[in-house]
Amino acid sequence: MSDFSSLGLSDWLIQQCKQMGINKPTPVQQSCVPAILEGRDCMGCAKTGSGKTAAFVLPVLQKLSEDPYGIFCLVLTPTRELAYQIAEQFRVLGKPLGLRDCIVVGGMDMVAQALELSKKPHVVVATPGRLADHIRSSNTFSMNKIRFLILDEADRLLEQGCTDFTKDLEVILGAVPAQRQTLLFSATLTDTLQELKTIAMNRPFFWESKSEVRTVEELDQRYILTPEKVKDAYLVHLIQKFQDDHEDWSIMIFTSTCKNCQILNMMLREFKFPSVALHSMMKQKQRFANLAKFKSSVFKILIATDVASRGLDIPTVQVVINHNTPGLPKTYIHRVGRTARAGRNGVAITLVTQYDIHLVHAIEEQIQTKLKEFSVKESEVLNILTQVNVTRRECEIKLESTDFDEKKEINKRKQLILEGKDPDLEAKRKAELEKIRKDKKLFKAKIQKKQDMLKKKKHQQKNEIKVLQIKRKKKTVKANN
Ligand SMILES: Nc1ncnc2c1ncn2[C@@H]1O[C@H](COP(=O)(O)OP(=O)(O)OP(=O)(O)O)[C@@H](O)[C@H]1O
Repeated sequence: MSDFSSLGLSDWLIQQCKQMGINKPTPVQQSCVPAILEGRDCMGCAKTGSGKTAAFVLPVLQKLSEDPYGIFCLVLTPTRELAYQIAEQFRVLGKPLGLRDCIVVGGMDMVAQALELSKKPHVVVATPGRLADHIRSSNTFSMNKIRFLILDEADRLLEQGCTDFTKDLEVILGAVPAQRQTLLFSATLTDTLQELKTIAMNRPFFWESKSEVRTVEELDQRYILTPEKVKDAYLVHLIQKFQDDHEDWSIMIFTSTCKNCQILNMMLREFKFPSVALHSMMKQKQRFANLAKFKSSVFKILIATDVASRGLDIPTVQVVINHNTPGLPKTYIHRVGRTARAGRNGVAITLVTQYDIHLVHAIEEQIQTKLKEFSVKESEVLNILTQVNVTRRECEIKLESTDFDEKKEINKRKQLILEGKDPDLEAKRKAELEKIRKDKKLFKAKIQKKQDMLKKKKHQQKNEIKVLQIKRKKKTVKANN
């Protein structure tokens, strides 16, 4: 492996890397840094924890040092926590430059952000929704001179998932110059490659790590087959076991909904585990506070939704537990990638019910690895089953007495209003669409039934003709005899 100087980086940057314990470039850095320094667009697809952030931060800082001005670089990323993490890397590596950055994310004071933006920071790190809001509502800053546009977790930014960024991206792409370098990074770029190619057009350099296996070697990937009702008991048992055996390990637990995240956190607290939650229905300040508590190992357990599945770099995380089997292989890849980062070891355990087995097969096919069973003493799990399920029920009742569901409804309405839609009209439209969908389904079923009947009739007729033909044949044979 070559060193950083052979990649064309300046001494001051190499010194900064050394201070961070970064001595030799990782493969993604080795391949992408020279291409970016050459002025090419770049798409980098490398495994989780392989140093993709520095692969774009380093060349941008080098170019910024040659021609410093603001706003020089815009980084877009799907989550607020990730925006802070990326800005921190820019700040640490860019310290000798006196780098000024500005973080533009939802849930934080918009006026303060507008003021910072007007001061022409060198680097803006943003989530698309809030930045698009600023572009729509303010003329105190301009991005028409940016040299670099970076999409971190690029496939997530472009996919149309539950949070759809496409409208905001359109606004942002309209505000940045066509003459720029575009850099796209993720551990799972291949699915959205075509769309990405339309954004990066300047002799794009595409780099993908060669290995077939899409997760890192250092990761021990396991599953536990469990009935739905016993899942929580397995979870409590696993946490207890890891806490007893490895006091200093941190554990990340992923679950599918905000409500379940909240309930699981309440439940683990009842069992006196040091846990905190992270999901999108929490106030942003609380989200940051909880993440900070987890990062500093004051609380060793973080229960999160997929808002934390991408990009977060927390070296102490030794275990990832999937409380639900992810519906998409790429969600699995990002979730389990929160451990075994930068060459460290880690364990990922997925709780699988009998209804999720097809999902596990899809995951195994994508990652080209078979998950191994994690052996557990079932009797120990069954011993705590009743206590765990009763505690869960108590927590559910407690949560129901708060306005959690109501808040969810309000949040949904707020989001629609922000998108310029009327929540009542939207509900009506949804109901109508649902009705059309149902009618369509009924119609299809009716047609299918008719077709089946016709097929049956045809088949019967064919059989009858055959019988007649045989009878006739027999008759003629008889008559001939
Ligand atoms: N050349 C290097 N040598 C050693 N450590 C490195 C090197 N480059 C980066 N790191 C460290 O590796 C860790 C993971 O890097 P980073 O967060 O950039 O991973 P990533 O590839 O973006 O992962 P993800 O796909 O999960 O976002 C960080 O703590 C970072 O400081």
